[in-house]
Amino acid sequence: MESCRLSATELACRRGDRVLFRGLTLALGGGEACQIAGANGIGKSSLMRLLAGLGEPFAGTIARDGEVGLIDERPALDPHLPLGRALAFWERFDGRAAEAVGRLGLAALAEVPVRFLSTGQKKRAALARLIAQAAPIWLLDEPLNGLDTDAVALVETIVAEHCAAGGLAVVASHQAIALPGAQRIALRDYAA
Ligand SMILES: Nc1ncnc2c1ncn2[C@@H]1O[C@H](COP(=O)(O)OP(=O)(O)OP(=O)(O)O)[C@@H](O)[C@H]1O
Repeated sequence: MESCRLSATELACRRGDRVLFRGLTLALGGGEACQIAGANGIGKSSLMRLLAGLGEPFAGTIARDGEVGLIDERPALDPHLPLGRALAFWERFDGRAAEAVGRLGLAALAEVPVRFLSTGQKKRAALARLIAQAAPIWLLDEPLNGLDTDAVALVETIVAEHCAAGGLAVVASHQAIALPGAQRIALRDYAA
């Protein structure tokens, strides 16, 4: 995997007229992971969007070296297409098929329109595409939402494999997630 790096320095985030957090600094290189923890509404998704480059920080800087793969609550899969074709759409960009479909328990769902998939199945489908994307920087916003116990363990394994292969991962979750050796940032410590 190509080398990667992600850092944020003295980051502050404003949504509307509220500053959600300030003074947040983090630095991750290949092989490293970080969990962003915090209650509903504290700003985890807002932070992930900043790290992904989808918004401008109110203050501070972000440095990114490597392609970003983002998972959030909206899977980037056409809701009207059968799952197999929705995943195939990305093949031409990713240069590879979503081979993790079987591992993620999606093999029997190829003909089912994405909009009919359950919450957990949609999350699994987003993970299948993320793996095929092969981006070194993973930004996972609440990746465990809707997943059963086995799938939670699978996500933990997949993130560990990604880091072992030289990738890095930032995981925002209000749920416990086992990421051995990961940094942990409690967002309330940076509340403005
Ligand atoms: N576009 C916006 N304009 C104004 N306020 C916003 C906007 N988007 C989000 N917010 C507010 O920013 C705060 C943080 O939202 P965010 O989605 O980042 O929280 P979160 O920690 O991810 O929450 P959850 O755990 O519920 O997903 C919330 O109070 C939300 O209402």
